[in-house]
Amino acid sequence: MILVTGGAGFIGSHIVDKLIENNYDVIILDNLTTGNKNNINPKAEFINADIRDKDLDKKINFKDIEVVIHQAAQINVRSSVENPIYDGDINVLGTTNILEFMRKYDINKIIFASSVGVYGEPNYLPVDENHPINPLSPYGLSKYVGEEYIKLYNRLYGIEYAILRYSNVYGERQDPKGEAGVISIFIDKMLKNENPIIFGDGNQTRDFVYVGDVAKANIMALNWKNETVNIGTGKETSVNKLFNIIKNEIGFKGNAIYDKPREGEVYRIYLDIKKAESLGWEPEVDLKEGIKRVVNWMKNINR
Ligand SMILES: O=c1ccn([C@@H]2O[C@H](COP(=O)(O)OP(=O)(O)O[C@H]3O[C@H](CO)[C@H](O)[C@H](O)[C@H]3O)[C@@H](O)[C@H]2O)c(=O)[nH]1
Repeated sequence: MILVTGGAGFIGSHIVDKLIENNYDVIILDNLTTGNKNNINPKAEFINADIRDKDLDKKINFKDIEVVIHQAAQINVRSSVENPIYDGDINVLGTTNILEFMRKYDINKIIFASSVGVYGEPNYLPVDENHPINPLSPYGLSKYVGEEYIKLYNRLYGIEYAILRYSNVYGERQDPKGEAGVISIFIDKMLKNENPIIFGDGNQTRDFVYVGDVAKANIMALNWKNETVNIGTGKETSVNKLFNIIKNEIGFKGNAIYDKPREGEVYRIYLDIKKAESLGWEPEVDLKEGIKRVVNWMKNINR
């Protein structure tokens, strides 16, 4: 039995679907603050509770669980700056709470959703796993502290881990309002025939990885032992280029509106994914194909 925290969320729900496809038994733990009931795979058991809940073992039968895939988190970078205590409460103490139940009930493996946000402004590109850790937000720091708690529990209690540092994940079910993913925001705007806003000159770059590929990495990580691994594409895409790809896919006739650059964000970043490749994982869905899928999905849900 696998416990997926955040299994009703954007990334977590795709992981649950893939686990079920591969015949695993799944329990979802989600408090539906940002997760969505509609994302819940009906073949999974669903527990509506918070990862900070000290009585979780009254709600979940931890004795049945072999692996925890920990995706539940406060995921908004900008709100972590506004409210670092809330961010730390969920991302640090929530993670520690889950680890405590793992210790208590002898659960031997955790797969953890970490983030490109731990690195901060790159010293070199592409960023590999040995790059210095210099987060620029409480979110980046809380993800890193989560990683370190997991490594501590490995040293103290032998709990095995796979830490996956995701780059910018996009795909179906990413909420254009809630989760601040530029791809879903641009698609949503263009489908409404509104002009997307580009912050700064649009030459800033990111590494956009498709959610299905991220889900696949989590399934493969069931066999990775004590590894910290970048999950991205190793490709750098500017916001301007992204705008044009989406514009062509939708046939949008308007232009972008250029606004002030967003403060406190990195300019260029993309990940070195050699380590993931050496472990047998590689991204399969390229940006154009992934965008096509999100456009189709958004056309069907909203309008
Ligand atoms: O309307 C928008 C939204 C974003 N951007 C730009 O697009 C780039 C990407 O922005 P996102 O908000 O999509 O993502 P971030 O790079 O800020 O990344 C953060 O948000 C991501 C959400 O997909 C992940 O959580 C990731 O871990 C976290 O660092 C940035 O340069 C941003 O300025 C725009 O130009 N216009």
